[in-house]
Amino acid sequence: MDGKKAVESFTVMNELVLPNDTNTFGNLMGGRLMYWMDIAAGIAAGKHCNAPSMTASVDNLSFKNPIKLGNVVHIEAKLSRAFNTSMEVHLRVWGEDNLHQYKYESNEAYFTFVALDPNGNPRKVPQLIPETEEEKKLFDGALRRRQLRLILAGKMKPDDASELKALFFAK
Ligand SMILES: CCCCCCCCCCCCCCCC(=O)SCCNC(=O)CCNC(=O)[C@H](O)C(C)(C)COP(=O)(O)OP(=O)(O)OC[C@H]1O[C@@H](n2cnc3c(N)ncnc32)[C@H](O)[C@@H]1OP(=O)(O)O
Repeated sequence: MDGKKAVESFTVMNELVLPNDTNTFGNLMGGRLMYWMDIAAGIAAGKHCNAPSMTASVDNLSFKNPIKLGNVVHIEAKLSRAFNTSMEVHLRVWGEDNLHQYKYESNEAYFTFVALDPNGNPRKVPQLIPETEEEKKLFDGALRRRQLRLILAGKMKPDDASELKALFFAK
């Protein structure tokens, strides 16, 4: 299976924040944003593996700035690394005030997707080829993030997390 470039999964999604998307402060609800991020990440994963894929996990999400009613939500999603059957998708989110012409950072997150075969079982995905400096940095950090999330999910023993341990203990 040939590798695919990170840029091939690049996905941009724009949504307008309407009254039904907001809380009582007139800001976008966090849950609605996560829903849109999930879709953007799913599209990016689909572009990479050309197969249906499921959200396996979402890393910690923090909201830096609220996105206001009437503003545009701009989501960018791109694969940061592919493993065996799973893919890590990096997402960045901005709010855009088109009236006053400024853009503000809202949040950043990593979603993990697993590609499925027609029987619903995990299937192999192409490896990811990072090209830019930023893509290479995200690619390198992905192994650590994977080990941490698998430990937290009870799917890996801390003793086996060599990349993570290397962060804390000098060799
Ligand atoms: C045809 C073309 C289409 C084109 C494009 C279409 C675009 C279309 C856009 C759709 C946009 C909407 C996208 C929304 C998608 C949902 O919202 S899906 C709904 C929410 N998610 C779910 O319901 C998933 C429920 N969970 C499961 O089904 C299973 O646990 C999973 C995720 C398939 C994993 O299965 P499992 O039997 O536990 O698998 P296991 O063999 O242990 O591990 C398989 C892989 O999963 C990884 N994994 C397992 N658990 C975790 C975890 N907690 N954290 C991280 N990784 C994990 C493992 O590390 C392993 O990865 P690799 O080492 O192989 O790389």
